[in-house]
Amino acid sequence: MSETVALRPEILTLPKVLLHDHLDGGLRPETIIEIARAEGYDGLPSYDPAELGRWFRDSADSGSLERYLETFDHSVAVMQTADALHRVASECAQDLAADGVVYAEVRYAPEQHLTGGLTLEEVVEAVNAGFRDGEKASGDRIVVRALLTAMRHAAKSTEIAQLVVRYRDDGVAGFDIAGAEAGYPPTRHLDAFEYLRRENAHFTIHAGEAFGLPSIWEAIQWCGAERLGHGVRIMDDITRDDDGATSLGRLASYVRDRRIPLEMCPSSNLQTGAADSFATHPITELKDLRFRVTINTDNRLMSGTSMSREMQLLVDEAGWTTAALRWATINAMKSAFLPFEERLALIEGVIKPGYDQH
Ligand SMILES: O=c1[nH]cnc2c1ncn2[C@H]1C[C@H](O)[C@@H](CO)O1
Ligand SMILES: [Zn+2]
Repeated sequence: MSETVALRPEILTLPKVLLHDHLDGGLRPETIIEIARAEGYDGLPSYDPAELGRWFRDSADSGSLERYLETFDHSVAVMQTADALHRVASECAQDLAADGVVYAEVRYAPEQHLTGGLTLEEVVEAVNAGFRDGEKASGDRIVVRALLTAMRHAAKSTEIAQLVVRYRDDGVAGFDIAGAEAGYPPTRHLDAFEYLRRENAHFTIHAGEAFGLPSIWEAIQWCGAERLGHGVRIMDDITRDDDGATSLGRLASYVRDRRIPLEMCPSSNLQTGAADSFATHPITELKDLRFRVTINTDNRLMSGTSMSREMQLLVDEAGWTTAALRWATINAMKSAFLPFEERLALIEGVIKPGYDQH
């Protein structure tokens, strides 16, 4: 599933926008090993970088979101000090810039980084400083913003939402909930979403990945999500007649009519069982139906992937053209939680000129 793909330079150099990428799902294997050794964490399944990378990919290939999520125990374990968070965030920004990403929203759950004694604020400040460092080290070819995630099985969402508002002018663009979806509907966190709406703050919700339409419906109609993390199961509300004509149910129509962005993550979906192959992944049909589709990595370490790899596989296995990649990239930039003028500047000044060169 996580096959290695020789990336073509013409894909690597395209300007890219990434809205759905987990900080704790994108560490370099060698960094995990170095931090584990330095801090005395002896729980890693391997201390050889290539083998450890393979272990993450193979273990995440589980066919279930719950088992996929178990692999994060090891990455989160080495992200418990300010130095480690700073390093991981800086390397993240540099790796994304090297992949051609010009704007990224990278998410993580501050509540998962407290076992070394940091406060929530210290976690956010260490990650922010790391992103700034990584941007600079990349020659300012990338802009990175953080999304703060609350874990849906836990009870910290209001506290995390307050943290988003506190840091909204300082590197934090929005809020998210993640974790096991079945049994943990987004309405459990309604207080947090209502608070954010009163504060005019932005949020996305992981919905329609491991659970279907009710989760998407709650996320949009009860909670007010601006974007959907994955949302791939919106396909359950789209039917194809014998003569090939498609018809959209009320919810699918609403999502398309309102231009609600879908943060789609093809490789991740193959691993958790939400989709069967790149060739048949719903992202292509949803693109053809003109939903506001975006292309994302989710967890680069667990999927052995990158934006270039996701894009190249869509080209090679699902018939995407460069024009379609450009369309999805502009969709993503329009959907970012960045002020309008900054979005426009990146579209007109970076993305369109970048594509014009291809
Ligand atoms: O695809 C996902 N669905 C739900 N939760 C996820 C996914 N990828 C990562 N997470 C969880 C595990 C991480 O520890 C947490 C914060 O990044 O978010
Ligand atoms: Zn995710």
